Amino acid sequence: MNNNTPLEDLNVLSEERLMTPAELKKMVPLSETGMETVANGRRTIKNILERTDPRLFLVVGPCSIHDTEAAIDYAKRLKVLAEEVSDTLYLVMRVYFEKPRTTVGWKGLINDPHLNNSFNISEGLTTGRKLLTELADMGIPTSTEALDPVSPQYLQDLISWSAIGARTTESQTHREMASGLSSAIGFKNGTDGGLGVALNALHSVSTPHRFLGINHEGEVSVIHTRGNKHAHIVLRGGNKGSNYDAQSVAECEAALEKAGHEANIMIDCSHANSDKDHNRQRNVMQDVARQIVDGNDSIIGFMVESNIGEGNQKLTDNPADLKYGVSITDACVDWETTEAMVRELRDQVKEILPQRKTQQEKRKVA
Ligand SMILES: O=C[C@H](O)[C@H](O)COP(=O)(O)O
Ligand SMILES: C=C(OP(=O)(O)O)C(=O)O
Repeated sequence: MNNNTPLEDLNVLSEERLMTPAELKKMVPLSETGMETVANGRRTIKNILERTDPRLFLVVGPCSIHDTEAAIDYAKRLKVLAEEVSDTLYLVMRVYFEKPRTTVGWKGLINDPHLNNSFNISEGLTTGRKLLTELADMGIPTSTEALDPVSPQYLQDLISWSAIGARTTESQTHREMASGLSSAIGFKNGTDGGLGVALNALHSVSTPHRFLGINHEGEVSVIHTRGNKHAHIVLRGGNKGSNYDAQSVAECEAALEKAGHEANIMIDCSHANSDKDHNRQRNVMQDVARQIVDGNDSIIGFMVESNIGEGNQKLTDNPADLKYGVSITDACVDWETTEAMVRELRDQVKEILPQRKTQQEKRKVA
C-alpha cells in the first residue's frame, strides 16, 4: 500500500515496479552485428530521405506481432526477398508490438504477451526485445509504431524506422517523444484523412523540446531533445476515402511545400487506402508505382501489411486455437502475394531509377 491521501488514486487498482531500461538491456543486449544492422538500416533510410540513395524503402510485415516464432519465419523469407530486390528497393520489416485501438481490444505483445488478459508487461518487453535483437542479428532492419511514451527507452536502440499513428499524430506527447527518437519517423495523416495534423507534427518534431520522461535508470527525468530532422508524412487515407491517387499526392506535395517541408511522402497501401480490404493493397501499390514511373519523385516509400497467411482471425478465449502466421489485428496479404507485389514494384521502378537519380541530383543543385 502507498501513503497517499484519500484524495489520490481513486481509480488506480494497483501498481507494480518494472525493471529499468538499463536492466532490460543488460539482460537482452544488442550484439556488434545487431548494432551494425540498426546503424546501417537507419543510415540507408536517412539517405533515401535525403536523396543520396535513389531507391524506395518499404515498411512491410504483419499488422502486429503475436507469435515470435512466426515472426522469425516471416523474417527469413523477407531476408531472401530483400536481397533479391536490393538494387531498387530497401525492405524494412514491420515489427509492431503496440496497437492503438479505436476503442478497446488487444493492445499488442508488450501489453499482453499471452493474449489472455494476463497483461504481463515485463515479459512483453523482454520478449519484444529478444525478438528485435534476434532480427538484428539476422541482418533485418525493423520498424515499429512508437505509441507508449515510456517504451522507447526499452526498445528504440533496435529500431531503424518509426511511425506515429493516425490516432496520435496530433498528440503533443508523441511529437515530443518523436523529436528525441534516433530513427527517421513517419507521421500518418489523421483518421479523418486531414493532412493538417501531420504537417503541424512535422514542424513540431523537428524542434527541440523539454518534457517529462524516464532515463535509462528508470528515473523520472526532464528530457531535452535536439529535434528529429528525418520526419516525413505517411498517406494512409481517412474516413472520407483514400489519398494515394495522383491528385491527392499532388495536393500533399503542395501542402508540404507551402509549409516549408521536404516533399517526402510514404504511401500506406493498407488502412483507409485499401478500405481495410487486404487484397486492395496490391492495386494501391500498382497505381502509385505508375505515378513514380510517370515521374513523381516525392514518393519515397510504401507501407504494406503482410503476413505468412492471408486475412485475419479473431482472438478468442483459447489462443492455442489460432491459425499459424495469420494476423489477429488488421487483415494482411499472404507471403506469396507479398513476393509478387514487391517483385512487380521492383520491375516497374528499376527502369526509371537512373532517371530518378538525375531528377534528385537536379533538385539538389537547384
Ligand atoms: O493497424 C491497426 C488498426 O487499424 C488500428 O490499431 C485500429 O484498430 P481497431 O480499429 O481494430 O481498434
Ligand atoms: C495503426 C496503424 O495505422 P494507422 O495509424 O494508420 O491506423 C498501423 O500502421 O498499424
